[in-house]
Amino acid sequence: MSQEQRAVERARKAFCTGRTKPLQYRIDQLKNLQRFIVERQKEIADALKKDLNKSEFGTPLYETMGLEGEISLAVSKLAEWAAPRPATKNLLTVSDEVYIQPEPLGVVLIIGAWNYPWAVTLQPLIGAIAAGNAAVIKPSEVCVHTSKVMGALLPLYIDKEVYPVVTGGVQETQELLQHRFDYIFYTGNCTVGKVIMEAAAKHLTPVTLELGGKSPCYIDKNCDITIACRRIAWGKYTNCGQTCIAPDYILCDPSIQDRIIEEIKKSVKEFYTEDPKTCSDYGRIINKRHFKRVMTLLEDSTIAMGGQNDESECYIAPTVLKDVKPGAKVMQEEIFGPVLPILCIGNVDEAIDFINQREKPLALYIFSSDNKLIKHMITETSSGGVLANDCLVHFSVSSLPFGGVGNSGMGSYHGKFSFDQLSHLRGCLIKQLKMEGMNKMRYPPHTAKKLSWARFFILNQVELSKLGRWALFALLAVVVAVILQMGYNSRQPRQDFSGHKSAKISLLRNGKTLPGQINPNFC
Ligand SMILES: NC(=O)c1ccc[n+]([C@@H]2O[C@H](COP(=O)([O-])OP(=O)(O)OC[C@H]3O[C@@H](n4cnc5c(N)ncnc54)[C@H](O)[C@@H]3O)[C@@H](O)[C@H]2O)c1
Ligand SMILES: CCCCCCCCCC=O
Repeated sequence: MSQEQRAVERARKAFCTGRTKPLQYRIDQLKNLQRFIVERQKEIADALKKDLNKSEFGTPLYETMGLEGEISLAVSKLAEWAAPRPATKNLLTVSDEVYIQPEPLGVVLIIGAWNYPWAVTLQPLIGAIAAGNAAVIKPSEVCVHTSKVMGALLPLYIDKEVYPVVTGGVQETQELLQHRFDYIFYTGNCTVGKVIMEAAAKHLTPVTLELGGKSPCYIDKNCDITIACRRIAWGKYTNCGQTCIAPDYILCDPSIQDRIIEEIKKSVKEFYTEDPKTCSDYGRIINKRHFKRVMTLLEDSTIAMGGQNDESECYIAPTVLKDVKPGAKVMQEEIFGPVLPILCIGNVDEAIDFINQREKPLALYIFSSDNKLIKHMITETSSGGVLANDCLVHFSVSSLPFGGVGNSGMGSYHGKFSFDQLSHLRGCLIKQLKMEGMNKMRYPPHTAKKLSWARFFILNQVELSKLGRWALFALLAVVVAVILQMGYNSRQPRQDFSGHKSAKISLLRNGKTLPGQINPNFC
């Protein structure tokens, strides 16, 4: 039996014991994960230093601090998230129990990417644990050292039968994908995203695909260009540009292009010194294959800043390209490296057209002092997320769903969204075997008058919390009257209900208060 098959079977068996269901178990596992992150900070940072030259302070800031926050949130909110959620009733179900019960899905496969390997692998795991699932964890083989540490140390902290780690490469991932999972949560590129979805389709397994793409950055003339460029330089060159939501390219008026280049130069110097190669805060390209790929993207454009490189160290300096044409190599794929092309466009509407003619991005960045312009761009475009006057930080806001749309992915997570994404939200309705009179309107023989009653009782929604005491009392009186009348009517089938024509009550339909005039011309 392969390690993949063993892991899947163990996780399934453990899930079937039911031990992931109690909230206390989930909280204990989340706290163990928290302890892992705190106690193993050194091993985590050392591995990331070797994989991507991430710094001692950069690792907590970009990778583990967010995880700690998400775990604390899940621990403190779990009881609330997992509790039955009351649902709005219609008149027909007014006396029933109607609610949504989140329940675990089963065994989740989590496939991580290499660029923020802890953040993008453990963050879905937090959701999976909180929602009461088992999970098979597959870190990316591309971050060689991190993957080893994850495989060796994580099982010392969390239940290794319920949350096994499978290390290995493409072959191992493909072997895992042969098995049946209840959910697959994949982070990585669009091409492999399609492979994942195809494999999932064989078992009708639902998926979240956290993908990438080219995230545009529009700079309006009307903004503080110094501040904008500092924030953009940070968003672009952090992790050497290998960030799923890095601003991929700049769109701006030609009159501010040179200013932008100057300000980015200043910020790069401020962040990474004159010589970023020797700066501990400046990262490296993950491997030679990606180094060569990024270097090829420079070929047909003009370098305005940077361009220095060293293949032996996978080093590429922070680089800006100017007057880039839409047909240039750098504009044909997600850059995922420290190269920032600037494209000149006429105005905001041209920028909007440019964005809309391409695949929907994971992030859209807008820099402007004009709130109206920002709102206009938001209305006229689509992207996974949108951030005005800053970069990246929306990733750290747990109350915002994080995910793509169209080519940049499907599904979203973070905070409660992770819990919901990895739960089945089960609709529950519990009726009593009483009040049978109420049901006559839906039983054959069907008539126009019964239909009229059914329309009234089914289409009118009741939000009890919003109804005043008297309105509630009046509503119950109407319901009782209907039940009595129906009972009476079933004995005297041709009786007319026109006597109720004057009964009125304030009801809520589609959130609006409507005069729900009873006009029950049935029987
Ligand atoms: N949306 C997000 O949250 C997010 C976060 C990080 C990265 N990304 C995106 O991920 C991409 C970078 O990651 P990557 O794709 O290079 O990572 P990667 O090469 O590590 O691939 C990710 C996972 O897919 C598996 N895999 C690779 N090829 C496979 C195949 N042919 N069949 C089955 N499994 C396979 C790997 O084993 C790995 O575990 C970028 O596009 C980036 O934008 C997105
Ligand atoms: C403080 C800001 C944190 C930003 C972390 C970005 C992580 C992106 C993951 C995708 O690549």
